[in-house]
Amino acid sequence: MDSWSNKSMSKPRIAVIGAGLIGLSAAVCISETIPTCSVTIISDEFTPNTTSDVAAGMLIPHTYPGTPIYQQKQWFKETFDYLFAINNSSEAPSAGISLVSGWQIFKTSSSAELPFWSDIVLGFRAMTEMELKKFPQYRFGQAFTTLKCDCPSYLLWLEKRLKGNGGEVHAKRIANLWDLQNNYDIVVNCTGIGSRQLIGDLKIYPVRGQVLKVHAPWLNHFIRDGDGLSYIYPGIHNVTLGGTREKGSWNLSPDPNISKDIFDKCCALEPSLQKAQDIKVRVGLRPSRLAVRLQKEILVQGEKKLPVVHNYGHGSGGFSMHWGTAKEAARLVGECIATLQDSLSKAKL
Ligand SMILES: Cc1cc2nc3c(=O)[nH]c(=O)nc-3n(C[C@H](O)[C@H](O)[C@H](O)COP(=O)(O)OP(=O)(O)OC[C@H]3O[C@@H](n4cnc5c(N)ncnc54)[C@H](O)[C@@H]3O)c2cc1C
Ligand SMILES: O=C([O-])CC(=O)C(=O)O
Repeated sequence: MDSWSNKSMSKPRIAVIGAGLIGLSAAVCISETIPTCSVTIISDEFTPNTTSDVAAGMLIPHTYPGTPIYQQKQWFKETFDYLFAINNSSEAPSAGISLVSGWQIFKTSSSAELPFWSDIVLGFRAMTEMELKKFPQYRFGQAFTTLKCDCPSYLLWLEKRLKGNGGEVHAKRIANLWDLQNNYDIVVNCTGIGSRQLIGDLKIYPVRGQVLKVHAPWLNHFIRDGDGLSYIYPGIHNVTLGGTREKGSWNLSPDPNISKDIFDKCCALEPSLQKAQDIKVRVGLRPSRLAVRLQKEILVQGEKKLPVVHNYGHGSGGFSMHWGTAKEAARLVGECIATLQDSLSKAKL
């Protein structure tokens, strides 16, 4: 008889590790799709101190080379549709969700392939000559409307929603997933870059990003250089100016030279930013991996088992993909529950 058969499965106990965007969205999705289970988030950091708080929160996907495109497209569409519905409801301001239109610009037209997400965002089209006149250094551009999350507001809103569904939240660092075996039936691992240490996944690595959060309320259009190294993203409470991508760097200290460089590059794109005020610097480590890891694993010690659902490695695209991956994580948790119930009923025979 293994440990599953000792446990009552009338209310499966789910522990979600991590309270960034991926842990919170998975916990909410599980609590709503499987209301018979109890959901507890365990995390060492919470908003406003997670990588997810640093992000710009734009729904503009990056491509994961190791994840099939149809899968990425499905995750993005599910995320876009879900946030668009929130945007169209009275919840939009408290959830920190807004629609934003703007331009992605390129110095050469050959570098601008039609992205896989062009028919999911709204009104995707080539920029007109008139629009391009604003950017004399650029040859080509894409105009579209997408969604933006105000990250700390959205994280708080998700946490409130989880608690409203009866979920609990505990502050604790987990050194070993197996330590949860006594108190939980299933663990969902949403520790982002923490997975490197927690489960020894050497395929995940940091891509350091430094951004400025500034007050410039007159801006309402986004501008993104297609190289991903300069962007201006207006949100509900501030404008995010970016950005940097330093592969392999674990340094969380802001670099004043990089801040100046970001500011100068963004002012070159949008000169009115010279008047921006209340400039704050933030640094985050993107949890990057060739492919998002979204799969079941059964940990075994002797006769005891602990099913784990991994959901981490969202790199530069957590906001763009999170609801799609949360739905898949909830589906995998459902499969684990079915297996546990099956083994319980077999043990009773
Ligand atoms: C500068 C920057 C800009 C970005 N802009 C965008 C954007 O515009 N659009 C977009 O889609 N994405 C963007 N991203 C990417 C996005 O931020 C990430 O994909 C996303 O935040 C990852 O979320 P996460 O929950 O996996 O990680 P995190 O937010 O890092 O959360 C991980 C959680 O796990 C906890 N944890 C880790 N280890 C343990 C442990 N051992 N025990 C307990 N708890 C643990 C941590 O405390 C934390 O709560 C950006 C990222 C950066 C850095
Ligand atoms: O690239 C962007 O536009 C924003 C982003 O996702 C990041 O900096 O990781």
